[in-house]
Amino acid sequence: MKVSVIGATGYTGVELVRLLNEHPNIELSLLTSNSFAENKIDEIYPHLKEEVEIICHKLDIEQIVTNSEVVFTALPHGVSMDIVPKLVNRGVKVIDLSGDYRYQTLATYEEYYQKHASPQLLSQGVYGLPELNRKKIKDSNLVANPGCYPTVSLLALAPLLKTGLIDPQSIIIDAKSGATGAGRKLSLGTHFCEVNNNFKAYKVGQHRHRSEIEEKLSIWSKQEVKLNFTPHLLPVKRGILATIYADLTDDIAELELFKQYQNHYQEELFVRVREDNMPELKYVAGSNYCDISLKVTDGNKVIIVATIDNLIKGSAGQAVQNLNLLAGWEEDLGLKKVGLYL
Ligand SMILES: NC(=O)C1=CN([C@@H]2O[C@H](COP(=O)(O)OP(=O)(O)OC[C@H]3O[C@@H](n4cnc5c(N)ncnc54)[C@H](OP(=O)(O)O)[C@@H]3O)[C@@H](O)[C@H]2O)C=CC1
Ligand SMILES: CC(=O)N[C@@H](CCC(=O)OP(=O)(O)O)C(=O)O
Repeated sequence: MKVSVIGATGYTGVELVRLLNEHPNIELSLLTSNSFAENKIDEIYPHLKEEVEIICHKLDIEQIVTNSEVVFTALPHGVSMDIVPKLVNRGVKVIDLSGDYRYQTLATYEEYYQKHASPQLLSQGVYGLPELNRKKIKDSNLVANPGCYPTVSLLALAPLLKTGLIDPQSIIIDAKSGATGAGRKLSLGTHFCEVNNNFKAYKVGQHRHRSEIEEKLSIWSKQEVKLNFTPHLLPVKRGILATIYADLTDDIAELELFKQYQNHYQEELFVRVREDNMPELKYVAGSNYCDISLKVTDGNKVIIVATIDNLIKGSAGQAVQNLNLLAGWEEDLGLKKVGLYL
């Protein structure tokens, strides 16, 4: 299958290039770049030398449509919404990594992001969290890959929320991300001297991912959910660890809760429920796994700890998992990777 990557020079874009290059059913067709047009991808990212030597071009919709069955748009939000309709309307399937098509409610998107340029496509966008939305993804022509914080938070909460075992209004998500989460573009906040040997909360109480998580939890629990969500920036490159607090609706033994998670995820290839260890970034970095563990305190409070690699399960890996679903292939094709412990 011929696939193209728009925005191949960003961190998620280059991770897609790496994963797709190793995917047995994929031919990498076109790569696009805004600032590095006419450079070979291995000149921009020298680790790709002798592996991928494709020239990056300025975006040409006609060329992309002619040469691709599926297109990944790894673009900033606000940019995707101008480009995606031009592909979808021409019959090309799109997996969009931005926030532009993740919401069901336009007003929420516009409150947290900006005015939407193609709101008519929101209803076509299928939320690309395979573990919770597999059937719809298979039949869609526009997959909205979830945000990195929402991926880890929703996977961690689904088994308890969907069974009514936690009070949806009691949720507190305390999440920490590595700096690649902010992308490759330069900014003072992710400058080495600002991030290294430091640790900080940011966008406290107002991060846009709070609204994405709230929307999905509200749909599942059939009530308007409001939660506390605080992201933090860690002085590491990859990985997100979320520590989530919630009130149980009854006194439930820890073992029972583990059973709930194991039942919920027993068929899942990329979710590991860990009774052995609390999740650590080291266990998932470089892999498409989400690791989850928990602890019950005082009989009626639960603390859930979950991790992902933001560039794999949090973006590019999940996007490839969605491609496998769209194409009707095994879901872990090209993704069977043990992480990088060191
Ligand atoms: N980083 C992460 O962990 C995650 C990111 N995401 C989302 O994925 C998307 C990509 O993120 P990320 O890879 O980190 O971002 P980067 O900033 O690293 O890369 C952005 C890419 O988009 C291209 N681009 C930027 N502006 C334009 C434009 N106006 N027209 C065409 N191309 C443009 C850039 O091209 P060039 O540099 O060549 O100019 C680059 O290839 C974003 O929406 C992000 O929110 C989602 C989950 C996790
Ligand atoms: C560390 C860091 O800056 N992380 C990013 C999240 C990246 C991501 O997943 O966001 P979207 O796909 O929704 O853009 C942030 O907080 O904005």
